[in-house]
Amino acid sequence: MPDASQTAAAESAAEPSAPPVPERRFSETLLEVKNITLRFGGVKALTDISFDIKKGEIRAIIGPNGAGKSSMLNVINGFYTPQEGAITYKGRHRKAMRPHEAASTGIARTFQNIALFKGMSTLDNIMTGRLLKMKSNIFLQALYWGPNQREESEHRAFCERIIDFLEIQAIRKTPVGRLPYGLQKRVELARALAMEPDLLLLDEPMAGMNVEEKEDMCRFVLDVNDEFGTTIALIEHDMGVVMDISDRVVVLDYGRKLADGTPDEVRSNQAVIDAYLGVSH
Ligand SMILES: Nc1ncnc2c1ncn2[C@@H]1O[C@H](COP(=O)(O)OP(=O)(O)OP(=O)(O)O)[C@@H](O)[C@H]1O
Repeated sequence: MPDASQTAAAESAAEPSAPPVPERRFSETLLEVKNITLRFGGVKALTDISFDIKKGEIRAIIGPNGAGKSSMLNVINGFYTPQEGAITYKGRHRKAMRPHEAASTGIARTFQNIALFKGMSTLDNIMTGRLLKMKSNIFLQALYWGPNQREESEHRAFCERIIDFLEIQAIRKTPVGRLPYGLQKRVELARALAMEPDLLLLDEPMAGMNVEEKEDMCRFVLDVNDEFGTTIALIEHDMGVVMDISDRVVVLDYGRKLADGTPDEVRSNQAVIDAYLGVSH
């Protein structure tokens, strides 16, 4: 008579194996950073970092605390100007981005520590994401008349679509300061989407969330990428999430690039394993 392990082995051999998930392929480069070095006085936050982000992909930036991940996002959206290196975005080569230029050319970002107007409603916070798209100036808008009224209605309708998409209808009038953390993160994502970005930078979108909230956020990130075709670069500490949703992963450690590749390549990279297990350099 076969023992239990033989039975289990026979059963698993008989089970049809799940079809492999086809690897998504991307060819067009949306953004490339080349030899970026960023210093704060004597502290080198980034040293000679190069990588690219392809149009349509979900790209993760990971690394231990202080590795330089947020600094990298800040270089990409122009908050920090690197001392060395260059950025090519949408085929245009530049020494550094400027925040306004980054925003007006389609780069939106969320922050590690939520940066919303806490006293304002969800809808009004999301509307602030439309400001760059508004043609009439803020004084004319105050009149809420004629063309201004029409423009405001169109922007409002766009925001309502995002509210539906992210399933936050029930809190559209709630001041965001009263919302639980997970929902505030979702409102921040909504505001970034209101900018209709081509490149969305997410700084720890799932930090501080419970399992259910994380699952929701993963689903929304994948849906945004899928339905709007938005390219996404995200920093995330939850390795399960990173490996599940990213097409490619770049790993930073002490401001240097340690590895770059598919989740499988990165997962099996010895230098990455050492960095995460704290092997001394
Ligand atoms: N504005 C700043 N002034 C001085 N030093 C800074 C500044 N911003 C970042 N640094 C330093 O640069 C290094 C990289 O920091 P950064 O916040 O980019 O890392 P991180 O990988 O995002 O870390 P964490 O996962 O903890 O958020 C750290 O040594 C940090 O102290």
